[in-house]
Amino acid sequence: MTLKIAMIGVGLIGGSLALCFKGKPGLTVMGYAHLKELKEKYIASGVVDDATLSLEEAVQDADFIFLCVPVGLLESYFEKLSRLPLKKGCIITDVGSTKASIAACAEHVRLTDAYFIGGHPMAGSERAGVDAASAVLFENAYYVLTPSTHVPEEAYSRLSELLAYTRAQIVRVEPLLHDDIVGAISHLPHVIAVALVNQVREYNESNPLYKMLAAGGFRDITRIASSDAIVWRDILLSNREVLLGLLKDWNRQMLSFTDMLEQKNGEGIEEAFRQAREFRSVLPERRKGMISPLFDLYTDVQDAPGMIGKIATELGTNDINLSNLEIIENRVDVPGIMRLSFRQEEDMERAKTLLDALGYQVWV
Ligand SMILES: NC(=O)C1=CN([C@@H]2O[C@H](COP(=O)(O)OP(=O)(O)OC[C@H]3O[C@@H](n4cnc5c(N)ncnc54)[C@H](O)[C@@H]3O)[C@@H](O)[C@H]2O)C=CC1
Ligand SMILES: O=C(O)C(=O)Cc1ccc(O)cc1
Repeated sequence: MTLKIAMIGVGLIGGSLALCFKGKPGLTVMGYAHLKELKEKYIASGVVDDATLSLEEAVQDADFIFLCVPVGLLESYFEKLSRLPLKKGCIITDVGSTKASIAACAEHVRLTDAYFIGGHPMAGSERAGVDAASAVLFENAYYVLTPSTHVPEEAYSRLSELLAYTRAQIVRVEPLLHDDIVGAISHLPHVIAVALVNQVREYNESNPLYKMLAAGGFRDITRIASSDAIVWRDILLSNREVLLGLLKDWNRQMLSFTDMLEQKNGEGIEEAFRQAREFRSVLPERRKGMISPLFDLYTDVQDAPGMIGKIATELGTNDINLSNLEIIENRVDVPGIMRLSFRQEEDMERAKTLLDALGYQVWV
């Protein structure tokens, strides 16, 4: 028996899920595209077995339907699905970064013969589109499911079993609690990153030295400011109430720094850094998830011609998959620090052993 999986929206997340399922025994993946050029792209990129421009055809006889579109489109697609003939027992799920609004929609739109279970794979990146899709995106990450009380355990188990192909860890959370927590650890940081980049962008208009000197650290904490504008417009508007509360608290934090600076309160500043460092040190380090999807390795490199090429070649020759390479500090005549980023922990460990053996000083 073959299980049909319909992916509505085949971008970063839909495409990555499709890659987890495609080619697995007994699974077939059908992509729905709203534009002709996307249909062709989905097929050509090989992430789906087939694609169609017809929503009805995409979901016909499907055992699982994944809604992988921006959050603002979820409700309209959910309503469209409720009016289409679906296979008895079909499971509809989504991957939206907010869960309360789609859960509320599922409460008032009646589904006949199908079940809705909200979902949120808590890993991703600042990239968008099917070209950024990866079969290993969710490995080791948490994958939140928010089933309502009407959903039978049997349906929840079927979806959990399918999601085992992502190698993510399933966790069950109430939709409202999900939005509170994810608002604080993901949505607020995205707002802060964008605001910070825009603040510096404005200063840079009168003096381009800002851009020139904005090296490692600034790039690090603002990576997520490059995230997709439409996807994030929808997430922020959907979690508006929670974010308004979080921004009030954030403003209080900023005021506290303003106050400490005005009062020249060195002790207060020290204490703020100490408390933050202590809490950060107990965050799960190696779990892939929001805001840290890569395994990083650091090495000292002399500022000499050919250094970067030499290291990259050694890794390539040894079949070690490098995701990103960056010089995060490089001054004339002073050793620089190179950061090598890997998607797989195993690649990072192998690179460490290799570079150690070649005499480089490497640390994690
Ligand atoms: N970007 C991330 O890291 C994460 C995103 N999410 C959620 O996943 C969902 C999808 O986001 P991404 O994959 O990042 O975005 P994306 O932009 O890579 O993919 C969105 C897909 O939806 C399609 N689409 C756009 N308008 C459409 C329409 N009217 N009808 C049908 N399809 C349409 C696009 O063509 C694209 O294939 C969002 O709800 C987002 O909140 C969840 C976890 C992580
Ligand atoms: O790129 C990052 O670090 C992210 O934070 C990715 C991300 C974006 C949206 C989500 O709902 C979950 C994860």
